[in-house]
Amino acid sequence: MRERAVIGGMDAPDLIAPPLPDPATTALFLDFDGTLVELAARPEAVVVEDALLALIDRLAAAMPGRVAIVSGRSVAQLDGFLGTRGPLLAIAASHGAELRTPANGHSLPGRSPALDAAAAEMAAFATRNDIVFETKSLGAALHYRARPELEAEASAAAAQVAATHGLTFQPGKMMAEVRLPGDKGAGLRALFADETMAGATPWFFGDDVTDEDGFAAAAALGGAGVLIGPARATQARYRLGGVAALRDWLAALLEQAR
Ligand SMILES: O=P(O)(O)OC[C@H]1O[C@H](O[C@H]2O[C@H](CO)[C@@H](O)[C@H](O)[C@H]2O)[C@H](O)[C@@H](O)[C@@H]1O
Repeated sequence: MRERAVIGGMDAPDLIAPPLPDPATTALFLDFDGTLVELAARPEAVVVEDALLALIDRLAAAMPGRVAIVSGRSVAQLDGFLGTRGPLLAIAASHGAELRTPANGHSLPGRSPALDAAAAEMAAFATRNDIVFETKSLGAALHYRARPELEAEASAAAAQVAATHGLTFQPGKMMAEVRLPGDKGAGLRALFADETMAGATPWFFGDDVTDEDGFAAAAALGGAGVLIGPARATQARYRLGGVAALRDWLAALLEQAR
């Protein structure tokens, strides 16, 4: 029986844990922060344990060409965390605006003067308010995790900067970002078009609001979304309680592949 949870102020049925699909016909689209790795106090402080890297390696070997990372991080940032295995994986980065696959190489749109101007304004806001500023290939973010009372102000500032420079405003967990257009659903669809994905069923795993487009895209292609973390209103079909639960589920999937 499904449990019930209060989601967005309304009592709603909670989602069940995902069944284990057949790894031979499954494609995995994995968000990074809050999904593969636990959130940390600062963007650069996430811990990527050797056990996680080994798990990714085993998945990539068991499901060749059908393991993808779909992240708000840039490809450069993900490479920093994933090391030499990064270029071996399909990646949709920068919320879907940046793609890289082993077969097709790296598609990185140019960094516009508008983004540079926006980033400078975001950096100035961060300095004035003593919060963390993060610059990325195709975006810039204000992190107010250490000063949560600034959520409304930082979000309004980022939304204003985005509107001024014709960029996209992206809210996140304790973060407000401006970035180039794109979304994780488009990122999934682009990666799923690769011939290595032919005949597979896409599963998208994510924790944040930016992952909702990925859940919807996976479902539209005959697959499913899996929300990682506490219950909330979502387009995902299934839910796992957190990073550890996802890693356990992926390990069980690997057992199926043996
Ligand atoms: O799409 P994702 O892979 O989940 O990336 C989303 C954003 O993740 C990072 O910010 C989040 O994680 C930080 C480290 O744990 C945390 O400090 C922050 O509060 C979170 O919002 C990353 O810094 C962003 O660039 C990504 O867009």
